[in-house]
Amino acid sequence: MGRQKIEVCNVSKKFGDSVVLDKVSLELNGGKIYGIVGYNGSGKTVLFKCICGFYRTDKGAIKINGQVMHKDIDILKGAGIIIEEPGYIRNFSGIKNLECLYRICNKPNRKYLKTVMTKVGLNPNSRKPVCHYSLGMRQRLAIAQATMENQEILILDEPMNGLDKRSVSDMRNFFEELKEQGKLILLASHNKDDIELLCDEVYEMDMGRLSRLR
Ligand SMILES: Nc1ncnc2c1ncn2[C@@H]1O[C@H](COP(=O)(O)OP(=O)(O)OP(=O)(O)O)[C@@H](O)[C@H]1O
Repeated sequence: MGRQKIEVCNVSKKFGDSVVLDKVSLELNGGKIYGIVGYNGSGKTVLFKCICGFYRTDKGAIKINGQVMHKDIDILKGAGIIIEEPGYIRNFSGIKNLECLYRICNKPNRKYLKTVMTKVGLNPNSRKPVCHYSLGMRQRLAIAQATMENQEILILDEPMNGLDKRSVSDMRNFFEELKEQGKLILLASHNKDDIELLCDEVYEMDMGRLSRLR
């Protein structure tokens, strides 16, 4: 499969009278990690939802490998996505939840799921139900879920949420490994330090306007 490309071309979006995205442009390519920082409510999640095809833009276009969103395609396919906290079946273990989700599209490969769980630092043999997971464990499971189908595009809104310093550093290594495989990774974070080391390009969203920090 060729390198993935996402183009956000002069995109604007309003909710009522409030401008949430203001002429945002961005080009993303496979084999790189992109970070977006910004205050609460600055528009990061709305941009991610537009890229995924969950929201329509008012102006401008989003192209996925040259295909225009809501014209040539309806939704971003082939992507692992974390936007807001995923819902899990609370009394099932972590691996059982992944198996159920995986089964929607695929035949679960337990061995591969175990590898992914181990990569994110969860014990795949643990029978602990998800309702007893800590915030950080749930976040690790969300990262496992986003990556378990080996998707070429990863859209991760606050993937480091609730993770302690050591876990953040483990996840950095994991994301770097995925980048080396040529995957396109887009992250949002409130924490500049979290993504400073990891990202090839860093952008800031401020009241719907996107500017490049480096
Ligand atoms: N469905 C919606 N209807 C109306 N307003 C919305 C909707 N979704 C988001 N907004 C508004 O758009 C603005 C940007 O929200 P967004 O969730 O993108 O912020 P964010 O940068 O991701 O914030 P955070 O860092 O808190 O996650 C906010 O003012 C929010 O209230």
